[in-house]
Amino acid sequence: MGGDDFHKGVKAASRSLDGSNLKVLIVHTRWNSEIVDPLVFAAKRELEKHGVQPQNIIVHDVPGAYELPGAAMRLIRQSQQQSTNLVSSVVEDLMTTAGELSGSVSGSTRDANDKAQLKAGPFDAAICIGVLIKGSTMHFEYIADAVSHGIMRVGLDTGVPTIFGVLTCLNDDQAMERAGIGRGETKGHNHGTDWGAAAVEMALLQL
Ligand SMILES: Nc1c(NC[C@H](O)[C@H](O)[C@H](O)CO)[nH]c(=O)[nH]c1=O
Ligand SMILES: CC(=O)[C@@H](O)COP(=O)(O)O
Repeated sequence: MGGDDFHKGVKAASRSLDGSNLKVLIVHTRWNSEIVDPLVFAAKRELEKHGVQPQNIIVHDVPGAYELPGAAMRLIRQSQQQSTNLVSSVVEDLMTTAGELSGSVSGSTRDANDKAQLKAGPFDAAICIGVLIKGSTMHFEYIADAVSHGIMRVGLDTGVPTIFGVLTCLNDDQAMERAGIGRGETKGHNHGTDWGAAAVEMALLQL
């Protein structure tokens, strides 16, 4: 593949991907939004195609690609901490209920059970979406390098699969074709679909 040929998308996973129990974070930029927005739309559509419930797709936006790793890390960590806090409060309620039940029947059992069913739970996967387009200085190279390493770190440090959904393009046409809105005869391939499928596949990866 050379020149302005563009990648037509990744081969589908060999196994079925049931995302019905997943909770997925999407963090996207407002920079180049006319290209980012179709990418976000396609990623969400692909997540839902694989069964992820719309209410379990949480979307946040940030100014630019450089903010993506920090925002993803912060939101993932918050979800993990909230989950820990909620579980401990449910356990505390259940312990209290057990104590009350040893002497008398209490309504807090139902409340505790309800809370258990309402456990928020951490994100199962995250997708960072942005578009970097080369300008006339080295700014592009520095951001692209920092962002790619930063997003890799989010996944490795949190244990939550974090999909690299940042287009790093030399011009507008390259970016538009990779968002499926190319100006030529063919509109290109929207990479957002690849990222949505990758998020479900990696969230379900287990022995
Ligand atoms: N030139 C692009 C940027 N630049 C902005 C940075 O990402 C960042 O928001 C700023 O340096 C403040 O920290 N961002 C993009 O997403 N795409 C670009 O093409
Ligand atoms: C990716 C960028 O930051 C780039 O668009 C900035 O353009 P320039 O290098 O001309 O300042």
